[in-house]
Amino acid sequence: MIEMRELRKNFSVRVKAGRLRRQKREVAAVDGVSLSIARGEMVGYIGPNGAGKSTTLKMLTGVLTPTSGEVSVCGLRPVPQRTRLALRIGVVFGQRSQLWWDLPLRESFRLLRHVYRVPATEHAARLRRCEELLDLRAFLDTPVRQLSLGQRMRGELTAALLHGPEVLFLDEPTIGLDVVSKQAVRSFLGELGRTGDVTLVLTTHDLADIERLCHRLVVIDHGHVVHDGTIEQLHTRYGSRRRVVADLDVPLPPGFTLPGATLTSTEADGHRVTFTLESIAAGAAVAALVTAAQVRDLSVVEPEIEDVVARLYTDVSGAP
Ligand SMILES: Nc1ncnc2c1ncn2[C@@H]1O[C@H](COP(=O)(O)OP(=O)(O)OP(=O)(O)O)[C@@H](O)[C@H]1O
Repeated sequence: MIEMRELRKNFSVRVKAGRLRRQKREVAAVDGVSLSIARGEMVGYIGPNGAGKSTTLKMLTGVLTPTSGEVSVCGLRPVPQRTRLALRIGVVFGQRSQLWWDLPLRESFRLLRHVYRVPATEHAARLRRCEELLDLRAFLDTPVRQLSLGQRMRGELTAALLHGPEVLFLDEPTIGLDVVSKQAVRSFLGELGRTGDVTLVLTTHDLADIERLCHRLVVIDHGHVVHDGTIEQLHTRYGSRRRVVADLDVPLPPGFTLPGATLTSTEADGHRVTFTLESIAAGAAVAALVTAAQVRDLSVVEPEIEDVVARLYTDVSGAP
């Protein structure tokens, strides 16, 4: 559905060279990205600020011409076949709007039907579904400029979907939204993904979006892909460990060891201990602890994706 081969985008920037002089320099915003995304996949495309995410999305949607490499979306070349591509993709870019600011939301949707020449029945059915899943009814007659950010984002998502696109590109769809709107947007996208009809590529700085929605995670840094796989593979690659936290009636005897795990913290005078699991499964560690000690309460703590991604960014950027 989406193919990128050695895709590059260079920008020419002026940098200071001496007190007054400025020199032209080429910056590789996207530096040889090759990816294949199949129909129905939900892909999180993440990376630190300036990594090249938006530039990639702009090349995929025909906004920017690549410096070199190949790109195709729905079998079309995005820049030369931009008009045809527009009928097959939906785009939500946080800063730009598809809606008419002075018109009620409902009117924007009506106009979009004409722009995309969508048959009335198809349009009505899609709008009904979005109204329901995104809870739009309360503000359909409100002019767009009066909508809250969360309401507008729900409107933008609807606008992007009314022509029945095969691929949806979302750039930071939950940025700045309150918790309720975030949940609404996430569960809507999750529902969309479950049907498998739409291929979704999402950039975000909110890793909860990725955890909730995307099976595949592509991490880009300095224009290069530095990870392409599942979140679990990222955890494995970066050695994220599960932990077992136990509250004890009586502290562990001195010198106690749990083979395959390391005691990484002791609190409350030894009444709370945390073991980080290395080569032992959580079930086996729990069983061993319960047998050896008087355990009052016990929990297995999953590694945080935030931690792993932060470590990944630090690794590839060479930052401290
Ligand atoms: N029009 C432009 N002219 C010059 N440089 C640009 C232009 N657009 C982007 N860049 C540079 O290209 C690099 C990649 O930018 P891009 O916007 O793709 O990053 P990003 O991963 O989307 O970042 P963010 O998370 O901050 O949105 C950055 O170094 C940026 O400064």
